Amino acid sequence: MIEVALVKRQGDFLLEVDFCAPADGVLGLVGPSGAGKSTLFSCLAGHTRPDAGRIAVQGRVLYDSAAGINLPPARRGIGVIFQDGLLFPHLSVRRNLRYGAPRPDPALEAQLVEVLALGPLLSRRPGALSGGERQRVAIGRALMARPDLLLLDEPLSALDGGRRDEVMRLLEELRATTSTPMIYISHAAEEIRRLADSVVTLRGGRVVADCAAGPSPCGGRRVAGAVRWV
Ligand SMILES: Nc1ncnc2c1ncn2[C@@H]1O[C@H](COP(=O)(O)OP(=O)(O)OP(=O)(O)O)[C@@H](O)[C@H]1O
Repeated sequence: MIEVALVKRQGDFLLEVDFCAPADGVLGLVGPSGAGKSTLFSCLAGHTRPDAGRIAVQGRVLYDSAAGINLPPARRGIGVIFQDGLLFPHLSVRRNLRYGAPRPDPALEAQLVEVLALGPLLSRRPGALSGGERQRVAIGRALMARPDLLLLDEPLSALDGGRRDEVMRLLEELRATTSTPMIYISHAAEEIRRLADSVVTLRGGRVVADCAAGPSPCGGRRVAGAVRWV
C-alpha cells in the first residue's frame, strides 16, 4: 500500500492531498499544469519537506510529522526518473548502471541489461546515446537499487515518436515482469490509458474525486473515491 497524506504550502499554492493506492502496478498521477504533481513527487522522493502529514510505502514510514520522521532521499527506497534521464556524462553506461546499486548485484545487472536491451551500449558514454537509449539506462540505474517504489515524471516527454513508443513498450514489459510499483506523471492520456492500473487526479493542489470508486484498498479510510481503477 502507498499511503500519502500531506500538506505543503509554496507561496500562494497549497498542496493538500490524502489518498492511498495498492503497492503494485502503476498509479497514474494526472492533472493540469500547476496542479501540484511535481511538488507531490518531490515530497515523496524526500527532496521537499512537507509542512505536515504522513507518507508510508508498504507499511514503511518515510515521513511522519507527528512522529518526527523524515527519511532522507537515499534512505527512502524510491527510484526517480525524470524527463531527460539524468546520467553521469563521464561514466560509461555500465558504470552508470552500477552507480545505482548499493552493492554489486551481477544477477540483477544481467537481467536489466537483457530486459532493457543495453548490451551493445555498455561501454558507451551518455553523450553517444540517443534520448531513448539514455532513458533506458536511467530506468536501469534506478532499478539497480531494488527500489520499493519507482517515480517517473513525464519520462517520455523529451522523446520523439519512435523512441517514445520504444520506451513505452519497455515500461509495459517492466510492469509485467517486475514487482516494483510505479507512480507515473503524464499529461498524455494515451500513456495513462496504456500503463496505469489506477489514477489519481490533482487539481489546484487537491485530489479530485471525479471518478467512480472501486473497492478501497485501505478499507475506505481514505478518499478512495479519488482513485479510479482503470
Ligand atoms: N518554490 C516555489 N515557490 C512558490 N510557488 C511554487 C514553488 N514551486 C512551485 N510553485 C507553485 O506550486 C504550484 C504547483 O507546481 P507544480 O510544479 O507542482 O505543478 P505541476 O502539476 O507539476 O505542473 P506541470 O504539469 O506544469 O509540471 C504552481 O502554482 C507553482 O507555481
